[in-house]
Amino acid sequence: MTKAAEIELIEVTKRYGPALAVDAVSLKIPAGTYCCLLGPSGCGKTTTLRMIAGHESVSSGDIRLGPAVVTDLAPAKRGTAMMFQSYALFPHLDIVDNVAFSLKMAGVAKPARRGRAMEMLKLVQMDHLAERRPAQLSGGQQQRVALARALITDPQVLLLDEPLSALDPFLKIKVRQELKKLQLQLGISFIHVTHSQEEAMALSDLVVVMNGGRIEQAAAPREVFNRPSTAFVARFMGDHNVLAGRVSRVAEGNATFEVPGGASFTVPDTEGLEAGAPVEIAVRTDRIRLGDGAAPGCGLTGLVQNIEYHGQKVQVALAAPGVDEFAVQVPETAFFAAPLAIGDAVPLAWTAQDVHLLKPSPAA
Ligand SMILES: Nc1ncnc2c1ncn2[C@@H]1O[C@H](COP(=O)(O)OP(=O)(O)OP(=O)(O)O)[C@@H](O)[C@H]1O
Repeated sequence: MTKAAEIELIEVTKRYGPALAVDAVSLKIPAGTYCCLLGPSGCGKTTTLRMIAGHESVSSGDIRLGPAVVTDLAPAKRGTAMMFQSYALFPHLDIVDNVAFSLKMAGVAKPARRGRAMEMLKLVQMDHLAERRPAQLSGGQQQRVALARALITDPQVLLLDEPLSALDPFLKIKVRQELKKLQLQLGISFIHVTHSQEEAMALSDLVVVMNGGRIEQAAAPREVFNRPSTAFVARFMGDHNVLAGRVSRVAEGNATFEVPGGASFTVPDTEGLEAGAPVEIAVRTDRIRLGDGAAPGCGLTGLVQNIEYHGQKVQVALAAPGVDEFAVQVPETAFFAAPLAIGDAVPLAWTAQDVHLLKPSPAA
């Protein structure tokens, strides 16, 4: 039985010539964690995953798995296994032999390796199709085979490179649930690369948001969503308005924040703000009240630019002086009780507790 192990990246850097793909990333992933590396294209998440797998060398820094430093070990010697985005199944081998392949390479005799492969196929509910070839399987089925093939080596950590990206939206949600169930059942860590904040929030114990080769924030999904550390994280996670402005006054645990258009409101001064300092704040789009006679010091007036019906919610986009974009999510019933039209001027209100102060980005 595999023992789950903690994984640690210590100042891990990857350079391709002059380009810095991953920049001194340090991260601890406790044993038995579902971790998603999340970020836009080019942020360095695949390179980070490939360095953990040993498919990419490290320019500097170290990778530790349990007590062992694995930085310079071959992929098969690390205790990790990787499931590739394309599944990379051998078309000429049947499913059992595909799954058994790494045991064949390790010199395990045929009956033993095929027996073990059948156990793995049972684990992913694919034992009934064991005699087929990859081309005779659907995308979702091929993916389960690829999972079985990665798990046959008893890894302490399973690495998944965008495992859901080739699946249709319905299958994506089904396979996502199966991945989570499997991770809980095996008790090992899964490290899963994704572009999708929804996928990361649904699956993860630990979300690692990357930008420009650095970690912007690594925390539980609820923390990342409710307390995004930077404007980048707030925008990438979505459902937040980011406002840039400056502090005009600080008094008794509160500060006054001014946007360039002249509106000002109170923000909680949890970080020791100084008057005159440039600051960015975030306010969740569902925490804003529309059409409320805004309490002084807590709001803006916006002009409705666009209205989108999203089912349970209606998304209203507004323009306000000195504010780039501003969106409000209104529950469906509340919206249609007092509908708005494009061009309406509407007061926007929120409480100071719903204002979250952002820090400068480490990638800046
Ligand atoms: N073999 C390579 N040679 C040169 N540059 C590379 C190489 N591989 C990656 N890069 C660069 O390193 C940076 C990080 O790439 P990486 O693939 O890790 O990003 P990513 O976040 O996984 O993006 P995507 O979501 O598009 O896969 C990018 O700027 C990329 O162009």
